[in-house]
Amino acid sequence: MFVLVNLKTYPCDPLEIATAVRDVDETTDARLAVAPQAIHIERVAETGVETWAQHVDPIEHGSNTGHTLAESVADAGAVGTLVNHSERRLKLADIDGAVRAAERADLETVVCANNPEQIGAGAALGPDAVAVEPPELIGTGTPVSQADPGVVENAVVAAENVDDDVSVLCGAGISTGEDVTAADDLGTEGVLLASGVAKADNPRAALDDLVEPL
Ligand SMILES: O=C(CO)COP(=O)(O)O
Repeated sequence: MFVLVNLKTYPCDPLEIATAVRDVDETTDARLAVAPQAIHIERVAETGVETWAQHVDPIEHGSNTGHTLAESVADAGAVGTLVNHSERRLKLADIDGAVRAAERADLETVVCANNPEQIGAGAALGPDAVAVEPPELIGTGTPVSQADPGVVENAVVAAENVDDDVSVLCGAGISTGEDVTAADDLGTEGVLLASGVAKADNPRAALDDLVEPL
């Protein structure tokens, strides 16, 4: 299972969490990675943890102001990027452009979507993975795998129907090893989570718990 920890703009210490993710990764067969804010990517990547961006823009080098360029994110040490997170939504053409920009920079891609219908559309753009995250469950601590298992199962089917090379992750409310196991049982290849680690009093203990059954 892939466990991707999105730090959003939570007031956490990105280096403390990066170090914990790196250390826990060494204790498990699961693959762990962290997605800090763009400004923290370089320092986080220097810890040796697998580092992702939270977003890249559908642009190239040139006359763009205030954008995040895929090549710069890769130069800073990221190996992948989220695209179209529910808190950073893009138009369809821009999701396509961001996936193409990430490919150009050799970044792995996870296209996020709210529901199975959008998962099918996201998978059609040829990312490495898609992630289904019902927005109403994000940050609630109620795991999507428990509150709405059907949405996860339908997302797996929707992606398979379009392109079975595209992996499916799920997210929203995931915070325990039990939630990760439930996501695995529903046919996903990983989880995308944030508050369960970024807001934890002890992020290392939260990460240990997440991978404990894997
Ligand atoms: O948006 C998410 C991960 O990208 C999910 O957030 P929570 O894990 O805080 O529900």
